[in-house]
Amino acid sequence: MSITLRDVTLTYPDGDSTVTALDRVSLSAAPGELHALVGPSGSGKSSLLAAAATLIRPDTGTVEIAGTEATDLGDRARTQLRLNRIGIVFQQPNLIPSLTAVEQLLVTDHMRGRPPRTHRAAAERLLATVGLDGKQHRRVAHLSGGERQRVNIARALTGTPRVLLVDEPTAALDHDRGARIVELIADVTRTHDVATLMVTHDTEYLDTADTVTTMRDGRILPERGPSR
Ligand SMILES: Nc1ncnc2c1ncn2[C@@H]1O[C@H](COP(=O)(O)OP(=O)(O)OP(=O)(O)O)[C@@H](O)[C@H]1O
Repeated sequence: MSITLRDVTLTYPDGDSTVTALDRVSLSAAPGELHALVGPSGSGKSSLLAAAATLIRPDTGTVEIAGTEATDLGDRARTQLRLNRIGIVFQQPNLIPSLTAVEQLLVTDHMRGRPPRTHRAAAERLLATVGLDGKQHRRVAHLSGGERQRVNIARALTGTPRVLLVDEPTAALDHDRGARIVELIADVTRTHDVATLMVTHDTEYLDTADTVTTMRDGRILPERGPSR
């Protein structure tokens, strides 16, 4: 497994008391597996993604990323693990409109401490694989919403991660574009052999997922197993 959460419990302070966002949650995803997480608002999906991203340390339980126990690590080592092993597709891509698609990827590389020039060709190839062939040098301001989401996905794949975490990828898209983006996520999951956890409220796209897990009140209700 590339990502495994075991018995993860996470609480937030809530006035004088606490709210339990995750209640002994266990789940995993293998390389090449698209694991979709669904559930009503407030069921804990975002909290689970944040714990999986090692952005929040759970109160109890463990998060293992590509064989490394993240919960044991100090802040610096956890940040390195995140940068080297995890790609995150945020709901709000926060792309820089004046940069071209390829420059967005190079900036990400640069922030990871890699010399950008050596990665230009790789970034161009990566953008081609997410359906942006011929548009690598367009500024983000001139790309459509669906194309921007493709840049967002390509950017998450730049560090050759083992785990891809995707938050509501279809939120700002119409049905057809949303369906194509989910198909793309399924496709890159297989071609890049990453373990993908995808939070979505769009239950109509779930046929593309290998595993679907439903959350309610911070707990996981297994819905159905691998579909292929
Ligand atoms: N920073 C926070 N402080 C206090 N409580 C929080 C915080 N973040 C989330 N919660 C609470 O934790 C629970 C789980 O919230 P979470 O955002 O993880 O659910 P969700 O399924 O992602 O919801 P949504 O689909 O609305 O984003 C909810 O009861 C929520 O109110």
